[in-house]
Amino acid sequence: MASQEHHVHDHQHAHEPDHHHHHHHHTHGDSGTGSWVGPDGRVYHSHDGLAPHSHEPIYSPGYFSRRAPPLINRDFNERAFTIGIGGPVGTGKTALMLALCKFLRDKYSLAAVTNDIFTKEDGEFLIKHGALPEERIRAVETGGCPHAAIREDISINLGPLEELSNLYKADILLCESGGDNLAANFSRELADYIIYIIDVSGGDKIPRKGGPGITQADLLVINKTDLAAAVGADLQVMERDAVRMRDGGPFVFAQVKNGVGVAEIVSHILQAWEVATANKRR
Ligand SMILES: Nc1nc2c(ncn2[C@@H]2O[C@H](COP(=O)(O)OP(=O)(O)OP(=O)(O)O)[C@@H](O)[C@H]2O)c(=O)[nH]1
Repeated sequence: MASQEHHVHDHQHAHEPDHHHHHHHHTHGDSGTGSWVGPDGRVYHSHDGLAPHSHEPIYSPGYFSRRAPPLINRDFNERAFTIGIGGPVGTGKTALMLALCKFLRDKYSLAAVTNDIFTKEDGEFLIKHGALPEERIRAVETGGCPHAAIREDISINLGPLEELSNLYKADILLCESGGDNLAANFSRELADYIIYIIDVSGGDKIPRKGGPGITQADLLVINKTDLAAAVGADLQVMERDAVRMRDGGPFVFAQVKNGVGVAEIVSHILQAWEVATANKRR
């Protein structure tokens, strides 16, 4: 696949032609200014020299088949295969982080970075529950805009991820976004595999509302199916809408807290990891 193809996708991100260099140091103030017109006609810019994006309105909920593909020139020695976990507030992102750590930590070298707006609560939760040795977990406070830390200003996450990756020769890194609205999604420069997690408690209408996370995450998780009856959410409606909004892209029903669906989520992750890294351990 030509790297040019990275430029054509219809949501906020586009990649500058010369942009796929290693971003070892994130202190550049040089490329953070200026803007350019992307192949889709939108005006793009970058705040930190990474993660080009547009603030022009998005008129479509987006298409799974046209989502940004994984970067082809990623050097996993510089930063291990990175899984981004995003979704609205309280849907089970941290619970999924914990479940994934427990599932993968004996076979793979893992490290985790959590984002909260004003606290380090999610990182502390993972430490308290022994998800990983404490030194492999970093909590980042993003301030008011959690989406910026996964989309426009990713250096706040790349720094700790690269450091942990190198310190522990990580095979897989987990990056949890702060809870945000349906328009938030990870930049490809940050996440090699994007999981978006919603839950049933907001009702069965959520999947059809779309938004980049729901339509363009590599995997959609619909969590807390144990609560469906209590809120009157029809799982068949959620399934139908999820499949339709994602043009058949994968989704998993889960009860992360009860371990339901976690093995299936892990198998999606490992499949992507194997394709990207050719099964190479560090
Ligand atoms: N009933 C039920 N509750 C769950 C499930 N998974 C997580 N929870 C609960 O949902 C609440 C929120 O879970 P978290 O993992 O903290 O959600 P989060 O998305 O990380 O939340 P923020 O980081 O605050 O956005 C907690 O009380 C969890 O115990 C599930 O499968 N079923």
